[in-house]
Formats: sequence, structure tokens, C-alpha cells
Amino acid sequence: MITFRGLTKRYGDKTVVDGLTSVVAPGLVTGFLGPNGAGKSTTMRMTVALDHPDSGDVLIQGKPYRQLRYPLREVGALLEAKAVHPGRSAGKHLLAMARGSGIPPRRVEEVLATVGLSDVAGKRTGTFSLGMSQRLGIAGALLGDPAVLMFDEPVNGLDPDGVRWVRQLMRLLAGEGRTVLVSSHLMSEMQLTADHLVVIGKGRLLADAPMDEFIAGNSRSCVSVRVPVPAELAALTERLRALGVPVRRGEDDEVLAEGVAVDKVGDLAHELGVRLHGLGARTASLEQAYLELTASSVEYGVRA
Ligand SMILES: Nc1ncnc2c1ncn2[C@@H]1O[C@H](COP(=O)(O)OP(=O)(O)OP(=O)(O)O)[C@@H](O)[C@H]1O
Repeated sequence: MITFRGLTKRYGDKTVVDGLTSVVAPGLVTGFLGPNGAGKSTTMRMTVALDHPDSGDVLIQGKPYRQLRYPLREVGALLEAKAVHPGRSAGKHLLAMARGSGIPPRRVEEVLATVGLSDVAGKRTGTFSLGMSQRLGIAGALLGDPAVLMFDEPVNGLDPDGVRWVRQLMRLLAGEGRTVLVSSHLMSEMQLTADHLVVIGKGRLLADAPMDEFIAGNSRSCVSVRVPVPAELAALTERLRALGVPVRRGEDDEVLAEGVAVDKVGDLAHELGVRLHGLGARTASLEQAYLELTASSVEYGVRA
């Protein structure tokens, strides 16, 4: 479990993390979302004492990081994949980490195998691609077999196969009862990976909710109707609008009706003798819900 209690960080006169309070629960993948500059990395850095809060605190399994006897055995973190001595081999890098933390050296081979880097264990990390560095960073996080794991943009630089592998790994780790906090800007990927979401904007908590609840609560549900004959599509649209239902164009022969039941649209089409090629509730995506919620919190956006 990770507990944020009024966590606050200022750089100069700018508050980059602003009174963040949340509990990241074990046994779930929690997605940590927010626009660029929202304060996600700063929050993660404070969790492992790489940065210090101005007020509030963050606890790992109920304790501040500094009170953990062997931190790597309690919390693993992938923060900056390239933050590794470039002249050192992957194996030596992990061995050095293990030595300082009372972790048996055989764990190095185990985690290298888990992340698929066994064959390049002897290679200098300076020669690694971004994807390989990400895998090495993940190996470092897993080294101490910790109950709490944090990954800042773990799929950055990975190919589709690697992205899927990360997703499966996150799910596996949560399935083992661990606490998994993961940040990403890839919403479609996050929708497949996370059970729960913590969303921040300009350092403030915007949402802390299960994935389904978040999507339902931050998007407008609608009904998609496909009508192949344009005149019939217009007639149905007109009838819906006359009933006060907002209707907008979808793709090709599709219209999207908001705030109305699927049955009602089907009945109206039948009444008007309109032939349908499709009728169904359109479930909103995480991306739509996220964009709705964060629209006013985007710091570096381009105004339309
Ligand atoms: N060492 C620092 N000194 C001054 N400002 C900093 C420092 N580190 C971060 N910031 C600022 O704090 C804010 C939050 O940055 P942070 O990296 O935590 O955001 P983020 O949500 O991780 O963003 P991204 O999605 O772009 O990685 C930004 O405005 C950033 O410029």
C-alpha cells in the first residue's frame, strides 16, 4: 500500500504537487494519469525519497521510505530508465544494487530472465536501446521482490510486443497481491492494464476511482445508429431532435444520440420505417473520459 497524506511540493513559487491525498491499494494495478507537468514524476520521486515534500508525507506499507531497513525489498521503482552507469554491464549494475540491499545474487539472473535480458547480461548498458533500458529498469524494480512497485512510463520506447509484455507483467504482479502504481500517457493501453485510476492535474487530485466508474462518470453515454439511406437518416435525426435528444454525426452513415435508451431509438426507427444497419450503446473510452476531465488542467496545451 502507498499512502499519500496531503503531499505537497513547491519549486520556487510554483506548487507542483498540491495536497495530494490518496491510498494506492494492494492487489490492483493503479494507473497514475495527468497531463504533462501534472506532478506524477515528482510524486513518485518523493515516494522513494529522491525529492522531499514541503508538507504532507507519503508512506509505504505504513512507513516513510527513510524508515525502511532495506528499501529495495519493500518498494521497487522504475523512474528514469537511462539513469544507469553506461560503462557497467546490466548484470553488474543489478549485482551492485543487490549487494547493498541484502538481496541474494541469484536474484540477478532471475530478474534478467523475467525481463528477457539474460542474453545481454554482460553488455554495457550504454549500448542499450531505450526499450532494453526500460527492461533493465523494470528488472531493478523487481530485484528485491517488493510488495510495492512504481513504474513511471514503463512502456516508453517499447515495441508492441514489449508493450503487451509490460501489461501482462503489471497484471501478474497485482494478481500476486502487490501494490502496482503505473503512469502512462497511452490511454488505450492504460484502459487494458489498470483496475483503478488516480488522476492529477496541476498537482491536484482530480479523480480517484475504479476504471469503470471513472469512464462512466466522466463521459457522456450515447447510442450509435447506422442508417444506410441518407433521407431516412435525416428523418430519424429530425424526429430525435424534435424529442429534445442531442444528435451528432458519427462516421459515414452513423449518428450518435445522447441521453436516450437504445430501445427508444429502435422503436422510433421502426415507427418511421427506417432501415437500420446498426444500433447499440456506445461505451466511452478511457481517452474520452480522461480528456473531458483534464481539459481545464492542461498546462502546455495549444488553444484551438
Ligand atoms: N527539479 C525541478 N526544478 C524545478 N521544477 C521542476 C523540477 N522537477 C519538476 N519540476 C516541475 O514540476 C512540474 C511537475 O513535473 P513532473 O515531472 O512531476 O510532471 P509529470 O506529471 O511527471 O509530467 P510528464 O507527464 O510530462 O512526465 C513541472 O512543471 C516541472 O517543470
